[in-house]
Amino acid sequence: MMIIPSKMSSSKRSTEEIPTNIRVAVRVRPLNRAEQAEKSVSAVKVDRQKNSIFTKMKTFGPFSKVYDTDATQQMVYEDLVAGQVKKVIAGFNCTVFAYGQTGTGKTFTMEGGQQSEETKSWRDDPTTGIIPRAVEDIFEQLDQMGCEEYSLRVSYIELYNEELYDLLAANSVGEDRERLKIFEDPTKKGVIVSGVEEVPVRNRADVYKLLKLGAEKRRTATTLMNINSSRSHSLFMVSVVIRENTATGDELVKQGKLNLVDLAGSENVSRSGAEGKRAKEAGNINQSLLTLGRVIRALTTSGPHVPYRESKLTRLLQDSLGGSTITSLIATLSPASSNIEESVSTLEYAIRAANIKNRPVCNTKVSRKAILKTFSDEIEKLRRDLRAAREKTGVHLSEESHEELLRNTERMQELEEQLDATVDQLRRFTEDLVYMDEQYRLLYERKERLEDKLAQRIRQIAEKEKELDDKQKELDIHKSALQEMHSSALITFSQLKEMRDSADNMSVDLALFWDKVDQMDLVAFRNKSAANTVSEKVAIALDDISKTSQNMEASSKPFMVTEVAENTQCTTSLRSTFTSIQNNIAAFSKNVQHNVEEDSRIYSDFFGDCLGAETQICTMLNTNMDNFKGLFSQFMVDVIAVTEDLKDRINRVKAEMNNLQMELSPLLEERRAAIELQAKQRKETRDSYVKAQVLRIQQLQVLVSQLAQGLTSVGASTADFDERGEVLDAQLRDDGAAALEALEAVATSHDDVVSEVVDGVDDISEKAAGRWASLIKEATDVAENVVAMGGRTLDEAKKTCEDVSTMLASCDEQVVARNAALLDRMASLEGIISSSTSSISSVISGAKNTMISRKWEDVDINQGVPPRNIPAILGASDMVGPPEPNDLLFEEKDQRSEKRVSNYAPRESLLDMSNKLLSPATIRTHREFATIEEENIPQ
Ligand SMILES: Nc1ncnc2c1ncn2[C@@H]1O[C@H](COP(=O)(O)OP(=O)(O)OP(=O)(O)O)[C@@H](O)[C@H]1O
Repeated sequence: MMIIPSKMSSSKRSTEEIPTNIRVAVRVRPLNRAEQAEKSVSAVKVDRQKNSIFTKMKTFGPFSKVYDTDATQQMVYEDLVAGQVKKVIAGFNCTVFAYGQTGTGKTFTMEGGQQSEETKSWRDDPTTGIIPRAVEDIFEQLDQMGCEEYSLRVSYIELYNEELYDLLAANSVGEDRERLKIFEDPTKKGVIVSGVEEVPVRNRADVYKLLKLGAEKRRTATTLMNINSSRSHSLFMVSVVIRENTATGDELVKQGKLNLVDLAGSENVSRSGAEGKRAKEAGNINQSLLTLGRVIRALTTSGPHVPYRESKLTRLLQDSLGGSTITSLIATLSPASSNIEESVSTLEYAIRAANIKNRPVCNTKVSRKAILKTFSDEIEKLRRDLRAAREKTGVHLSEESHEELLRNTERMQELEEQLDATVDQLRRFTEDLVYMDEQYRLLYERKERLEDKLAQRIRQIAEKEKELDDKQKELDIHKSALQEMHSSALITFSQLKEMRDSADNMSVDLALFWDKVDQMDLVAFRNKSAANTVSEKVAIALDDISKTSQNMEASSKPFMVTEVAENTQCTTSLRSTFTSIQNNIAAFSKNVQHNVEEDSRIYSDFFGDCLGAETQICTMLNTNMDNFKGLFSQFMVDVIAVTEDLKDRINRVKAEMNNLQMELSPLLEERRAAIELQAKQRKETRDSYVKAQVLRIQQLQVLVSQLAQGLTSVGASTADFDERGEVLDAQLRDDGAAALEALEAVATSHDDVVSEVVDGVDDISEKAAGRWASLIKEATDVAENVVAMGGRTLDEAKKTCEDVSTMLASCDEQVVARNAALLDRMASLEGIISSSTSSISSVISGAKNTMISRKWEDVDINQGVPPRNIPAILGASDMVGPPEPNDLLFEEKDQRSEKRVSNYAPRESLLDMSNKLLSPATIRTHREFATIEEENIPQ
């Protein structure tokens, strides 16, 4: 049974009803072969700008849309039907019907071209018509909305020779096929087509199968005008029931319907060549189209009566024309001049239809409870009416029904049919609910599976995160250790630098020291030369003295005594000079000794410093040896760079994991939230619904059994009913199996998707693990390199240390050797000086002795020197003690001062020279010598 519009939807409607003109479009097909052959020319012109059609007789328009011969099926669909599909899903009833002369493209527009066997989908075929596109679009829209609980049913009927046939019924072929009955809905809200199949469709393929089946059955006959001329009107109806779960846990059901009507061609019987049966067909076709025209005229001229009931076509389209449906009409035209009359007639028809106003109403969402109650009330009322009709008692009949039954005996039959239809509708509704419950169950199971997988995935991600965190911590520890090592290396470097600086300073000091040693050598050498020179000069002087003495002896004998005195004085002077020389030499030796000691001390200090520095360097180097591992700045830079790189890579891996999680989480979260919400709502309401449903079904069973009892009494009806029940049961079983199969396919595809996702995630995890392993390996390699580098550096440092030690040791040796050489030289210098001194002393004492002996001779022989002066002279000559100061010598001097002056002059110059040579001013320390200029050194 089919109710147009639906009882369910019409029972509760939105009150917002805005009058809207039905949309009318005109499509002109290309000239066909026959028209081309008869050289027919195009007699209509499409004005797209003005949406009008121009003919020689008149211009028609504007229409909602006009399509020229080059318009594609896609364009027509997008402009006229796509919007209506959205409205259907929103809960409106929509109708699209094609009207036009036979052979002008109504079926082409509605169903499409002849699909070849190879064409798998309408998507591949540009000639696909409105019906397959609309069905595909409905499925797509529902998918896009994420709608999981819905039910689609399709029915396909044809109106042939004013009789209605079900194109999807099993026995819908042949002359004896069942004729469908049409009657008014008792609620006065539409017409009911009793006994029509509303086949549940679960996927696109189901719809294509049904469409093909129905199209094949559709009666066609060859006429002269159109090889595949449709001799019937067809109505393809898709009903969409969507279940929504509200936040309060209520289940709301909304329903929308799409009626796609392909009218039979209007034709001129005489021109089409139809005869006999064909002529009758043409008459009936034209009759229903004429009524359609009258209905349209009445609707547009606000006539008092709209003759819907005069044809089954207008009864079927009642709600679509002037009712609450959103309606579009496509008027198809032939461009041929030979068809201009029919084209003008179609355009007039279309222009009138464009003035029809509908009041589209959205079917409100109704709760399951409310629908069941409506059915229950309806069935109860029908049962009551039927019982009253049968018993003809009128006791329990409502006054209205009783009167009606009395007036028309057919009314009883109608009531039975209505009851059948209502029970049928209830059955379908229950089936839909069961189907949607099953969808829900599958959904719930899928949600459970997804939740498990999600939890598992979240656990894995958490583990991975923990691993990453641990690795990060390890890295941080390594990093801080490396940083510490780096800073201690820097400190060590600065210490080393300081040590190197102090070593540099020491080597400068050492160089200075060696310079001074060299200078000392030079001074010693010069001292020695000076001493030699002095010795030579003393020798020369003594020689001179000797010569002078001899001369004196020879020339000055008479003055011997005086001479002896003079000589004694001279000897005394020489003695004091000698003493002074001795003192000076002693002072010089002391100075030299002091300087040597000082130098030794300086050297030993320096050596101590060197040793200290060496020890310090060694200690510091040893102390810092361990810290040396990998503590060079380049190494640190490398390590930090590697660490940063590792960090980056880890972050990238982390980011990948996060992305993965982010990709998965919202999807799963969204899915889980939606399912959880549904589950919660369902859990709360499910039990009560199940109870209510069980109760209702029990009630219905009771009702049905009561009805069955009642119908048994009707006799033949019961058998018929049972038979139909069996057929229905079989169909239901088949449908159930098909639905189960489809659901299993859906479940499998879902599982495939899930396993794909899981595989993807596993793949990513595997890649991440691989990448992580390679990173670890890289890090290990770098660490090993670093350690090896540290080892090498350590060895180098050790070697440097050893070199420094060796160098210092050799320095030490050199210093010791030089010191020894210096001491030797000093000793030899001392020896030379002392031997010079002693030779000078001996020369002087020899000279003195000579002079004394001569004096004695003088005294004894010539003058007779008083004996008291002899010990003094002896004492002086032997250096036993100093002579008496106020002795004879003064007297002698006073007495002979004039003469002596001229005689003693050479002795004066000798003494003066000796004094000069041996004065302390000329005997200096090596240090002082270091500053003496070459010219100041005495020659
Ligand atoms: N727009 C078009 N482009 C190309 N070919 C078209 C077009 N419209 C119709 N035809 C072709 O014209 C022929 C008749 O079309 P169709 O059967 O759809 O006409 P019809 O109006 O349904 O006729 P009838 O009322 O007799 O059933 C078909 O071969 C169809 O392929």
